[in-house]
Amino acid sequence: MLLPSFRLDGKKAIITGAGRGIGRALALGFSEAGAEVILCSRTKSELEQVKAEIESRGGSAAVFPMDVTSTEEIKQVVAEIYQTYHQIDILINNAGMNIRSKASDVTEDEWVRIMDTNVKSAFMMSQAVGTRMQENNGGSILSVSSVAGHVALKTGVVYAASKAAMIQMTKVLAYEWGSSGVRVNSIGPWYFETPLTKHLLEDENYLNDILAVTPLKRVGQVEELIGPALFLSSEAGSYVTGQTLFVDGGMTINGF
Ligand SMILES: NC(=O)C1=CN([C@@H]2O[C@H](COP(=O)(O)OP(=O)(O)OC[C@H]3O[C@@H](n4cnc5c(N)ncnc54)[C@H](OP(=O)(O)O)[C@@H]3O)[C@@H](O)[C@H]2O)C=CC1
Ligand SMILES: C[C@H](O)[C@@H]1OC(=O)[C@H](O)[C@@H]1O
Repeated sequence: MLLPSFRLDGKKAIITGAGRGIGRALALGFSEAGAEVILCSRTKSELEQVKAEIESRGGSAAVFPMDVTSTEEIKQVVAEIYQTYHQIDILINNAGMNIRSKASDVTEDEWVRIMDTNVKSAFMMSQAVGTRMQENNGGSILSVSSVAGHVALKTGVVYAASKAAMIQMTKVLAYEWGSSGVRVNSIGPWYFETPLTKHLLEDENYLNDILAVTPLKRVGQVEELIGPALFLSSEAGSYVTGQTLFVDGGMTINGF
C-alpha cells in the first residue's frame, strides 16, 4: 500500500480555540478522520455545541475550558486531560486574537494581550504537551500562524510579530524534539470567513483589496484548512517537521 493515511483512528487531539471559526472546523474534520478531540477555549457553551455536533455525527469529543493566557491554567488543565486520556497524539495551537492598531498607537496592554494569546500560549501548550509526547511515543504539534507572520499586512504589527514568532518557534521545537519523534509544524492562513474576520470581509472595499492580491480571487472557507492540517498532523506528513504551510490562495507568492 503506497498511499499514506490521513486517518486519525485511535488518536487523541487537543485543539485550542475549538469553540468557533477555524478551531471548530478542525475539530469537526479531525473527528471525521477518526480522532477523539479535546476541545479547549474560554466559552464552555460554544465548546459544548461543538461537542454535541461531533457526537451527532458519531464522533467523540470532550470539553476542557481553558484560558490559554494563563500558564497555570494550561498546566492544570493539561494535567487533567492526561489523567483522563493518558496519551495525547496531536496538539493544535489555534487560539488567537488580534487588535488592529497602527504601530504608533499600540499600547503595552495590547502588546501583552496579543502576545500572550497568540504565541506565549502556543509555547506553553507545546511545552506542557510536547514534553509528555517525548516520554510516550512522539506526536504532532501544529500551530496556526498566519501569512501576517511572513509578509507585511495592515492588520497590526503586534499580531504580525506574534505570528512570525510562531513560525520560528515551530522550527526550533522541531529541531529540539525531532529525535524523540515529536513533529512540529505550522499552517499560515490568509483570510478565511470566521467570527474574527467577518466584519472585515463584509466591507466591500476591504474585500476588494484582499482579492486584488489573491491569485485565486476569493477568501478561504474554513473547511479548506482541514486537509492541510490533517496532512501535517497524520501519517501522510510523517517526514515533515519544522515547516509552515501557507494556505493562502496564492497570496504570499504575489509580486508585480
Ligand atoms: N480567520 C482568519 O482569516 C485567520 C485566522 N488566523 C488565526 O487562526 C486562529 C483562529 O482564528 P479564527 O477562527 O478566525 O478566530 P475566532 O475569533 O473565530 O476564534 C478564536 C478562538 O480562539 C479562542 N480563544 C481566544 N482567546 C482565547 C484564550 N485566551 N483562551 C482560550 N481560547 C481563546 C476563542 O474562544 P473564546 O473566546 O471562547 O476563548 C475562539 O474559539 C487564530 O490564531 C488566528 O490568528 C490566521 C490567519 C487568518
Ligand atoms: C490574515 C490575518 O491573519 C487576518 O487578518 C486579520 O485582521 C485577522 O486578525 C486575521 O487573522
